Amino acid sequence: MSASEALFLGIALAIFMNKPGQTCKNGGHRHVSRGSRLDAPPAFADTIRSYNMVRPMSEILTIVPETLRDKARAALGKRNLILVGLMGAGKSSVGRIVASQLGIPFIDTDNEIERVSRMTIPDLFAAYGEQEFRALEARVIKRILRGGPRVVSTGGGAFINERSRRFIKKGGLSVWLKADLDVLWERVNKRDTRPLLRTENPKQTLENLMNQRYPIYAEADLTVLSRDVRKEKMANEILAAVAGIPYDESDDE
Ligand SMILES: Nc1ncnc2c1ncn2[C@@H]1O[C@H](COP(=O)(O)OP(=O)(O)O)[C@@H](O)[C@H]1O
Ligand SMILES: O=C(O)C1=C[C@@H](OP(=O)(O)O)[C@@H](O)[C@H](O)C1
Ligand SMILES: [Mg+2]
Repeated sequence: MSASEALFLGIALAIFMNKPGQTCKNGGHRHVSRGSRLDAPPAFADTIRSYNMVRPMSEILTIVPETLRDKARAALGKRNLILVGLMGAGKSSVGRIVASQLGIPFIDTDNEIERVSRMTIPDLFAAYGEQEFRALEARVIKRILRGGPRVVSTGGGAFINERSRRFIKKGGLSVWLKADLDVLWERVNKRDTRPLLRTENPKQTLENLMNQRYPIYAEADLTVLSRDVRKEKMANEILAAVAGIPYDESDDE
């Protein structure tokens, strides 16, 4: 446990347990009394005491959060965090990690579309075509974004659709996971689950989609470069972007 986490835990214990002899109310301020019997080394208890004695509650709360995830969580508030970007950018896999870091639910819109339609994405495209898929996608996105906070990973075309884009812009903080063609291609060419890439020259198709879509993805609130680094590292980069702080590699440990 880091010193800051220990401090937060100590403050939380002192405030919420409110055991006799540990904390008492004082004109809206809480402080640890002289006779404190906190089960902690003296230096640690003293630290808590000095924070609580002189600072009002509002200031105590600004000491926390300290960690990257806490800062990102605080910056996000009740908003949803919505990942957008081209196929293979890592929206689904990294989004799941980001949600678990933040301790909030994760939803992938493609999974949700498959769940409600009881069809796979390729089957939906084959049976109804892209236009119908986009209409269903927009409805699902609208519904998902009503609640929050959640991490929502969208399918690559969602932010390109005007209606879905409107819902996303209104429904939370959008992050574009931006990657170059070779990174995307390496990731998507192994699987045949993306109907839009079932063409004669799928790499060229992907490049065409990049050219069409990148100016629109650029409308997202934040941009994070998706590279071939561990997914946990990508997740931390997203958290740092949300928190509005420079990415610090030591957070990956
Ligand atoms: N940072 C990464 N490093 C290596 N592989 C990755 C990374 N991010 C995603 N992948 C892999 O790339 C593929 C596509 O990722 P996925 O999360 O499905 O992207 P998207 O939802 O944006 O299409 C998956 O096989 C995934 O495991
Ligand atoms: O780019 C697109 O239009 C699509 C991307 C896919 O999602 P991923 O971006 O998660 O692969 C999926 O929604 C569908 O195949 C269409
Ligand atoms: Mg996906």
